[in-house]
Amino acid sequence: MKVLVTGGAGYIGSHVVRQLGEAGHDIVVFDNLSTGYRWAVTAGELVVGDLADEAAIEALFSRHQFEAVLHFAANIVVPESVANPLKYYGNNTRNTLNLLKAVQAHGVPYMVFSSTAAVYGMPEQTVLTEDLPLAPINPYGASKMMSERMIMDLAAASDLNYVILRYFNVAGANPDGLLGQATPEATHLIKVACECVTDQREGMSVFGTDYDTRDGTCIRDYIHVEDLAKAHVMALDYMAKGGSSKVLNCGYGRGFTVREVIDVVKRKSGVDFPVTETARRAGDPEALMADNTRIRETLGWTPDYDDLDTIVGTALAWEALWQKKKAGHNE
Ligand SMILES: NC(=O)c1ccc[n+]([C@@H]2O[C@H](COP(=O)([O-])OP(=O)(O)OC[C@H]3O[C@@H](n4cnc5c(N)ncnc54)[C@H](O)[C@@H]3O)[C@@H](O)[C@H]2O)c1
Ligand SMILES: O=c1ccn([C@@H]2O[C@H](COP(=O)(O)OP(=O)(O)O[C@H]3O[C@H](CO)[C@H](O)[C@H](O)[C@H]3O)[C@@H](O)[C@H]2O)c(=O)[nH]1
Repeated sequence: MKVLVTGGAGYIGSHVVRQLGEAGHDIVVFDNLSTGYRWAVTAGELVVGDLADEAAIEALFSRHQFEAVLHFAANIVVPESVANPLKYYGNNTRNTLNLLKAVQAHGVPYMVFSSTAAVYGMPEQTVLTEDLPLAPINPYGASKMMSERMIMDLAAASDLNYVILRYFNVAGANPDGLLGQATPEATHLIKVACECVTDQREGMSVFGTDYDTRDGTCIRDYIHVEDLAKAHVMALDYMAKGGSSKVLNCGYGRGFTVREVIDVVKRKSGVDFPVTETARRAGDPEALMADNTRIRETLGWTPDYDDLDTIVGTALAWEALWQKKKAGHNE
C-alpha cells in the first residue's frame, strides 16, 4: 500500500516505518523534526513539513495517492499539556483536523490513529476495556479524545475506515540497536531510569509511595515498541481485507509498579543510581492495565516481547548506543 506516516521520524513512528518497509509498503513520512530525527527514517521518503501548514499537506496529498494514513505526529508530554494546553489543542487536535481535511478531499480509504490510555482518565477499574466512558483528566488526553471523535465522525459521513489504537505505556527499542527512544527531555519512567544508568541524570524520583498497590507505587502496563509497531502493520492488513472500523487497546494486560521497574533497570544494568521518594505527581492514576481481548480477536495480534526484562534490556542497550550517537547527529 502507498502509506503516509505523520510523525514517522519519532520514537514509535520510526519503529512502525521500519516494519512497514519490511512488509513491502510504499512509505512517505511527513515530519517537522521537532522531536524526531532524520536518521530514524529507515524506509521510504522523508518530507520535512508541519501539519499546521495546510498548503504543505495539500501539496503532499496532490503528489501522492495515499491508500492509508498512519497519524503519529503529536506533542506527548502530559505536564506540559497542563501548563500549555493550547499547544496541545493546536498541534494534536487542530492539526489532526488539517490532516483529516486532506484525507476527506482525496478520498483516502484507511486511517490508523495513535491514541492513548490517557483518554480514560482516572477510571474506577484497573483493567480497562475500550467501551469505558472517556474522561481524560489532562489536555493531552482531551486533545487525543477530540481527535478520535473527529476521525469517527468523518468515517460515519464518508467511506473512511479507521483503526484507533490506544497505547498504554510504550517502552523498549528495536533489539538490533538501530532505533530507540531519542526524545529530548523525556519524562517516561523507563527512559528516565536508563538515563540514570548512563550518567545523563544523577538520580530520579519515585512519584508517590502511598498508592493502594502492592508496594505503594503506581502500576502501569508496559508494552514493547516492536509489539506495538506490529499492531499497526496488522491493522492495515485487517482494513485492506475489509475489516470494519475499530478502537483497540494496546497493552499486555498486566502491570508493574514503579519500584519493580526501577529494580529491573538496576539489576539488568548493575548500576545502583540514587532514587528519591517524593510526593505524588499530579494527575497520575493509581493503576492502568489494558484489557487486550479485542485486539487479539480483531487483528489476531499476539505479543513477542511480553517480558519486562526484555523491554528494559533493549531500552538499556539503546540508551548506551544513543549516548555515543548523539554527539554526531543533530537531526
Ligand atoms: N510514547 C508513549 O508512551 C505514547 C503513549 C500513548 C500514545 N502515544 C502517541 O504515539 C504518538 C507518537 O509518540 P512518540 O512517543 O513516538 O513521540 P515522538 O515525540 O518521538 O514522535 C512524534 C513525532 O511527530 C513529529 N511531529 C510533532 N508535531 C508535528 C507536526 N505539527 N507536524 C509534523 N510532525 C510533527 C515529531 O517531530 C516526532 O517525530 C503520539 O501521537 C503520542 O500521542 C505515545
Ligand atoms: O521519573 C519518573 C517518571 C515516572 N514515574 C512514575 O512512573 C509511572 C509511569 O509514568 P510515565 O510518565 O512513564 O507514563 P504515564 O503512565 O504517566 O503516561 C504515559 O502513558 C500514558 C498511557 O497510559 C499516556 O499515553 C502518556 O502519554 C504517557 O506519557 C507513573 O506512575 C509516574 O508517576 C516516576 O515515579 N518517576
